[in-house]
Amino acid sequence: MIDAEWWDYEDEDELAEAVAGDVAFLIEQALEARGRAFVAFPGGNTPLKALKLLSEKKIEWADVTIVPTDERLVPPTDPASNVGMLAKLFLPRKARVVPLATGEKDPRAAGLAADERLAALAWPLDLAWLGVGADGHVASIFPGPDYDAALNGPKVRRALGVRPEPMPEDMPHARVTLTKPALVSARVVTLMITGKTKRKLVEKALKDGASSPMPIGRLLADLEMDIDIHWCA
Ligand SMILES: O=C1O[C@H](COP(=O)(O)O)[C@@H](O)[C@H](O)[C@H]1O
Repeated sequence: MIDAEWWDYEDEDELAEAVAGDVAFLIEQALEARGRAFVAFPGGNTPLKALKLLSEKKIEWADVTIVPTDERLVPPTDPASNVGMLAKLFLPRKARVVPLATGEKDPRAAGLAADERLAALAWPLDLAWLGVGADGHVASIFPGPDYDAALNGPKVRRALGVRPEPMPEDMPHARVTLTKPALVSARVVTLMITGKTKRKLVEKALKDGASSPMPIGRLLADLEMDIDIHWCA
């Protein structure tokens, strides 16, 4: 079993600063080792402050490729678009931001197109920075008809179109997600969550391991290295 190290912070500001600092350090390390960095950043609300702080760091952003961990099938101008948010922060810094969807309405087609785009990049990821949904989803790996393919598909399948079932009421969108094999093969995987409920959920997922009914549990059970979990109440 992997070791999960919990990092507890006083408040969201402290959490955001710490995560931005850690991620900047990992990017610098990759740049030093390989001359480029390839990272996946989460969407949703939790990482927003940290992403903003990170975008203000003095880094050779032109050598950094960023992909969202997952995308909702909405236009990039929609507030629900993960790549829209990343593009706003990191394109002005000259980073390369690779979308997982480019206007497709059908998740299957979007997933296949994303997979083709991603095949041209230098895998593995240097970092998979992940969030967790209140229902236990990670990236956009949800229970539903695509669940098994997202968890257990072939390693070469890095992106997949997904129709969550049941559809989350607050974000009722089909999606594209990086698959579990693509995420767990990252050189570093890190988790950022807030709130006592999500902490309990992740603790339970870690305890249940491969038999976890939650996507986050299934992903954590497959990690081959220890993980830092950044949290504040
Ligand atoms: O839908 C999504 O949700 C998760 C969790 O978001 P949060 O705002 O509750 O932290 C996120 O990690 C994922 O990237 C996003 O698309």
